[in-house]
Amino acid sequence: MTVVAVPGSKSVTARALFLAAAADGVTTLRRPLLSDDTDGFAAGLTELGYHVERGADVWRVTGRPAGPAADRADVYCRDAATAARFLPALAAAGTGTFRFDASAQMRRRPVAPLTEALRSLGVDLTHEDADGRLPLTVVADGIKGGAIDLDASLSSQFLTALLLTGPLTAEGLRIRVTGIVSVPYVEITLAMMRRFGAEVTRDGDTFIVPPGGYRATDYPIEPDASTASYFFAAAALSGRSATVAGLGAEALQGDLRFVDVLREMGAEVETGQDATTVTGTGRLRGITVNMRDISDTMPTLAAIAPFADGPVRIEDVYNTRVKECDRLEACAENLRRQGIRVETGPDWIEIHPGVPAPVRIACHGDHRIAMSFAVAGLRTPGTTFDDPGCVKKTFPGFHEFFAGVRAEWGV
Ligand SMILES: O=C(O)C1=C[C@@H](OP(=O)(O)O)[C@@H](O)[C@H](O)C1
Ligand SMILES: C=C(OP(=O)(O)O)C(=O)O
Repeated sequence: MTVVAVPGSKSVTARALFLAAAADGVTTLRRPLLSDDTDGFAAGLTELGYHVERGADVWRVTGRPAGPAADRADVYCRDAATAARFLPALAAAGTGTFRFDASAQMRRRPVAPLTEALRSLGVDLTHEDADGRLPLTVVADGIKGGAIDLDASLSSQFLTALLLTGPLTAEGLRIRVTGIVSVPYVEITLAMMRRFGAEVTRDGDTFIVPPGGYRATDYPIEPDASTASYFFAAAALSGRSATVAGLGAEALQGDLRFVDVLREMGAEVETGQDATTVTGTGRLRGITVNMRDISDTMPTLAAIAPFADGPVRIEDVYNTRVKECDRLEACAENLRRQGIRVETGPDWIEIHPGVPAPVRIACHGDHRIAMSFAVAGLRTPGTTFDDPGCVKKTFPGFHEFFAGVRAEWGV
């Protein structure tokens, strides 16, 4: 049994940084993720005038319930949608002029449902781009609050941004949501808001967020469940065993449900109170699976799918087309170049069994494409990558770390 020390959760770290910045008092974050996304998020807060003290394993954030200390800032959100979507909402609840820009890919990704919701709350927000994307500028003067409608069919992050901001408004928010994707991420948001002293209630499809701000706390960050999927998949693929400590029955992240997919395919899964173990059995069955709730793990499954004994069909993952790249097409393209038969539709992909040929994987700058095909590379020696360094978004050092796990397994 190999215990894999997976780095901290990107989603939990980003939310914890937001909540700590907005809280009254000094928050201690334990074992935050050190990666480009979370570094960018913390740097964005610093740019806005928050005090973020970063040690190796512990970060301390001095909260500012009234909002950013800076009255003017230019924040570069890099490739991180968490920063690009959460930080403008945080800034809007303060006072000042704040501009947000991001990488070329993040500039292409949607933000309009969120920015339209902020505008309907009276926030002065302008896009430099005609299509309602980044860059954007917020001329902030607090948010009174009120009722809004939100289409969250392209990203749950629009809802998370508004939920997190709700307690910072004068009168609170009532958010009526349609078409939501990635629901477990909203559950993470609600659970973490509770830990910082804010209780959201629900009335059908409406989220009711009371005013009243947040309280600082001491917050341990759990390992990243999407990252864990690579080690679980690798164990299933190679007949080895991977235990991820710190991700058990109490875990916040929905992506841990990826182990249910592996179990259905034939792997053995053991979920303890504070750890999860996947053991490969030498068998991988083909399946049809809806991954709407856990779509960051779609590339993990797609990359190992050719090794199943029947077709693997992944459904309801339209929004993977608007991530770090069009993930449905990027997976299909790489699998086809490996000689695998693949079909795609608007929101699905079907992968047939086969023996992938070693090719140079086109990463499209997407960490998940790189890490997923690295896992599949266990069974396809000679696999290389056009941009191995793109893993830095959530796991700098992934390739070396994975090589260490392989060495321990002897595969
Ligand atoms: O809120 C979050 O932390 C995230 C939500 C998900 O995005 P969508 O809601 O856009 O699917 C997920 O893909 C992303 O990696 C992180
Ligand atoms: C989609 C992802 O990130 P982002 O937070 O930029 O949406 C991801 O990490 O797979």
